[in-house]
Amino acid sequence: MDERELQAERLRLKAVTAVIRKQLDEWEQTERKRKSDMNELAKHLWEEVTIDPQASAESAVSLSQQTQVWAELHRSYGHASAMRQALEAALPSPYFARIDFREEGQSAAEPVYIGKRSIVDEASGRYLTLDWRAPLAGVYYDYGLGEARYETPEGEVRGYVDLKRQYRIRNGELEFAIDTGLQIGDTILQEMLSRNAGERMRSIVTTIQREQNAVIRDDHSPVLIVQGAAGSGKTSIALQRVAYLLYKYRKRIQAEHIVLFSPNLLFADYVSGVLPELGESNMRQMTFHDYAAGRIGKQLHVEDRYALMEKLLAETDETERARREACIRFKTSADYMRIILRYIGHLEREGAIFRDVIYRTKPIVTAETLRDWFYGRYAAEPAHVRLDKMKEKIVDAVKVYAVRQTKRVFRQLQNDPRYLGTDKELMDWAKRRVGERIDEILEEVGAFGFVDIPAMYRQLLEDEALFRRMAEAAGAAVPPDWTSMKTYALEWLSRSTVPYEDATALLYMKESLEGLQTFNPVRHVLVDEVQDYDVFQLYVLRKLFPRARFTLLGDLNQSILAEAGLTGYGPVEDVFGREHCRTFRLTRSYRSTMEISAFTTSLLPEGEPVEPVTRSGRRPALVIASDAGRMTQLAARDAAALLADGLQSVAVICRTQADAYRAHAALRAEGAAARLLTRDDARLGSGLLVLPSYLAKGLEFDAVLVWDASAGTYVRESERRLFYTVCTRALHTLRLYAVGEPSRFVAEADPELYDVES
Ligand SMILES: Nc1ncnc2c1ncn2[C@@H]1O[C@H](COP(=O)(O)OP(=O)(O)OP(=O)(O)O)[C@@H](O)[C@H]1O
Repeated sequence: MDERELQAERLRLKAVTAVIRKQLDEWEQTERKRKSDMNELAKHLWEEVTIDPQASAESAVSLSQQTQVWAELHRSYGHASAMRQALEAALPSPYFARIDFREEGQSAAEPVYIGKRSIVDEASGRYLTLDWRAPLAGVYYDYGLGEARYETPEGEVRGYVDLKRQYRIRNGELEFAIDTGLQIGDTILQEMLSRNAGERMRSIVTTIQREQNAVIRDDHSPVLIVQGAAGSGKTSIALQRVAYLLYKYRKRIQAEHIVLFSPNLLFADYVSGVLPELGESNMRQMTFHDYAAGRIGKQLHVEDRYALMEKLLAETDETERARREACIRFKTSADYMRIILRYIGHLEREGAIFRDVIYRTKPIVTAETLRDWFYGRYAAEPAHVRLDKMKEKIVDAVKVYAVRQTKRVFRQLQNDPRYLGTDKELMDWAKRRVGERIDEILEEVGAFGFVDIPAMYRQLLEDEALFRRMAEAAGAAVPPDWTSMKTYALEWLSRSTVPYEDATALLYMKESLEGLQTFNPVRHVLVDEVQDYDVFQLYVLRKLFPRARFTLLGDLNQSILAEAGLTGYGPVEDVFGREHCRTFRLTRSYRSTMEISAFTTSLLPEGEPVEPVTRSGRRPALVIASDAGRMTQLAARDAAALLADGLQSVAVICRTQADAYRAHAALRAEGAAARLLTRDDARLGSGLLVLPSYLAKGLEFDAVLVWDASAGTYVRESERRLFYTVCTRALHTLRLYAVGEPSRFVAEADPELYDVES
């Protein structure tokens, strides 16, 4: 670009900045004015109310009018404040790109400047910047120079891109501008990628790639499946997609109508900065485990995926592990899901188990009566309707009982010489005493405490003949070691604990018998790390969000617990209906340098394809230490050097949490200021972090130090994907530490792809 052109760009930036400043001033003034009007009016209202508390009808009318004025002022103040904030956010860098789009049939192209939000010059009505989510802005992401088109509500617009330019503007200064052809300029992308990993994820709107844009803007498909390599931007896409949906459907969809299922608290916090950065509110975030555990209830403790991972990784008894893995494989299968669905149907006809509704030791309504109601009086209705009607009847019975019991207690108090008081006092006392317990009972009844779902589940496990009948009716095969599997689950349940693999069955029995607690207002559900969900969990999600569209993002290469996750997307299509699903495959990976990518790709010879962007760094290093003490010293030394070098986050990733505790203690003893992360942590933070492998999923760090990548630690073939996932967390530096021989995963990798230090 020549100097004249550059100068013109600088002048334009100045002009745009001046308009923004002017608008900012005006909105600031409006905001201040509204605020002072509100204060004034509030004072006035207050005086009116306090001076004349017995307000006449007339002054009541005036009061109500003034309240309306106050509400209007408040709304206007909120608007002014939002505008002020948006302009303030735009001021340092109002736009990042420009396209000159010439509509078909027109001779001149119109320059369009694209930014995080639209800013309109009120005097001329022209767009100074156009929101990146606007239809025309999509051209910037989708096309190079030449023919282009985009969709508008009025139809397709065709034309030509005559110019495509990118800018870096910081603090209102144009640092550089470059014209790009086909791809979005590699220079700026490279620069984005070479930055340090933050404590929070950042938006990628300035460099969204064409294949990513297709996912972000697809609003035709009811179910989007995105298979994307590690670092291909799945999480980024999910968040930019939320921002896009909030923009496009702003009249109908607000942030509370969108739910993101994330793997854990740490991840939820990590992604929580992107939408505010884009000027939008955060969507709701949920984890499947929290939802299930909350619904299953406080009486039963539900094992989460992390506890399961820790248990499996730490298990040294191979037979015990194989037994557990077999349980998980079967219980998360489509066969088991079908058996449970059959059983739920069966319970509508026979076998339901109820609990007595008890006042202290006396039953108000017995389980037997409840059974009679369920299969007799209300048998014609679906189960959840029967239970609702039963609930009403129980509440009536409890209330009648409460009145009788209160009288009984009152008489006892009257006859007991230890209690002195008037009849009214004794009656109040009786009411209070009975009332407390009655309230508890009513609360339990309200939450269907009279339906014993765990007992019904246990019954299915205990009664093998019943189980086989259900399996046969469902067309499902019963594994030969079923007896051992059921014994295992029954042992857990007898300790009021639900194994991970049984939780979905229990959850769904509850949802379906008591009536699904559906999230009807939710319009979009995004599931990140979908490879970690099994078919039954996905089925439950579909049922819970009946009016939502789904975006499911995952990576089969990172299926770290293959027994309880997806190994292909067939089951997803089965659950959601193949005709509703559209699959995208993203193979380009943006996170790691080419050297790290080449190494990690070679760890999974049979894996899904990955193609790194061209960004160079040092080759990964395998550091061989003579013993554990030496390994700690080397890791501590390297971590300190990397941090001193300007890297912001250095993660020591261990195989298990137990290893992480030990590594953390050892590193601290070496003088390293390391911070330990566990699954209860809600903030990632920066500096030197120590965490277990499965917790690092979805996150990224400037440098990853793989703790104890030794032959004796990462042994099992089934942990190959886990090892891969750990290594793919690194942006710039990957170092693996082994005591003696390295793990077979490293030993089998191409030795050209890493350096060895000993
Ligand atoms: N178009 C892009 N421009 C700039 N940076 C990008 C782009 N796409 C992805 N990135 C960056 O690449 C990194 C990986 O992105 P992200 O975490 O979204 O990938 P992912 O597919 O969810 O990864 P994984 O499955 O390995 O957890 C992030 O730092 C993200 O900012």
